[in-house]
Amino acid sequence: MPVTNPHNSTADLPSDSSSAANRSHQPSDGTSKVLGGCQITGEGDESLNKKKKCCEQKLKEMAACDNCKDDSDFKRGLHYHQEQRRMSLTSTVAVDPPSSLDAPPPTRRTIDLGHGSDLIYIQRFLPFQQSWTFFDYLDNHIPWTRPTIRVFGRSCLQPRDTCYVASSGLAALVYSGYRPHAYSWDDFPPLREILDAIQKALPGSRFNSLLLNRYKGCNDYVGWHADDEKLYGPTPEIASVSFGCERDFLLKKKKREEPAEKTGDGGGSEKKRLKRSRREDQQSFTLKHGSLLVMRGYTQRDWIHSVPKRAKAEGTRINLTFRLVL
Ligand SMILES: O=C(O)CCC(=O)C(=O)O
Ligand SMILES: [Fe+2]
Repeated sequence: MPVTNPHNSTADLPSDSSSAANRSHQPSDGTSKVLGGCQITGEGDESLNKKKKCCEQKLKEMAACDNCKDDSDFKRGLHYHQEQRRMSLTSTVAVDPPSSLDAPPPTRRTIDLGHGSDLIYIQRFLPFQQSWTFFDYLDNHIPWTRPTIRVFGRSCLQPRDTCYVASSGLAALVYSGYRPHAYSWDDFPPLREILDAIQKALPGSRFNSLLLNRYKGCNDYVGWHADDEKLYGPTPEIASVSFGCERDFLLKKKKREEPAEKTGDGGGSEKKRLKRSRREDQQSFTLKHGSLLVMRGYTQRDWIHSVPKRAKAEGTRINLTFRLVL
C-alpha cells in the first residue's frame, strides 16, 4: 500500500477501493453507545493499548482513575448539551453545563512512539460548552467544499468537506490535483482564538496554516496517509483540535523492509517478535469533543494515520489541523 501525502491517493479513495490495511486495522465498536446521534464511547482518552486496563479498573478505582471519573461527567454534559440543542437548534449554545463539569484542569499525556516521534493528547483542551460554540460557528460560517480530486488517474469526490486557511505569502498547498483557496485568518476570527489557545499550550510552537475537515456522518473518513509534504519540512508539528462527534484516530507504523531473523527455533520467537511489534506499531485514540492531539518529531516520516468510517458515528465531527508551512 503506498504511503501518501495528506489528501491524495489512498487517503481519499472511495470506500469501495479502500486497501486491505484500511479494513484490517479497525478496533471493535463493541463498547460504543449512541447518544442523540453522536457516538460516545465508554472509553477514556488513552490509546487502546491502555484503555482496556483503565476500564477494568473502573469499578475498583473510581476515586483514583481521573479519566474514568471525568468521562461519566463528560457524557452527562454532552447528553445535556444535545438535549439543549434539540430544544433550541438556532441558539449558539448559551446554556450552562452541569456544575460538576467546571473543575478539573486539562490533563496532558505524552505518548512516546520511539525513534524521535511523539504525540501529546489533551482530552479537555477547550472547555466543553465553548467547544460547542466553536462547533456551531464552524459548521455554519466556514465555506465548506467537497472537492473533486484525482486519485490514481480517477476523479472522485473527497470523502469529507474541507476548507483551507493560511497566512499570506506562503507556498500554495496542492493535493490530488486540487489547490484549495487559502482564506485569510481575518475571515474567521474564532480560528485565531483557537490558535492562541494552542500556542499557549505549546510554547515555542508556531503555526501559519490550517486545514479544516468536516465529517458529516459515519461514511465520511480520511484514509491512511502521512502529512509528510515537503512544504512542512522533515519534522512537522501538527496540532489537531476536534469538535462534535467522537471518531477513532488510528496510527500505524510505516512498514520497513526487514530481513527475517534466523533463530533455529522453528519460527517461534520470530512469531512472538512479530506479534509484539504489531501491538507496538499501532495506536488508537477516540478523539473527544474539545480535545487536542499533537503529532511531533518524525511521526509523519515513520507513521501513517487515518480516521476510518464508523457505522455508529452518526453525528458531525469537525477537525482542525494547524500546521507550519516553512
Ligand atoms: O480528522 C482528523 O482527525 C485527521 C485529519 C487529517 O489527518 C488531516 O487533515 O490530515
Ligand atoms: Fe493527516
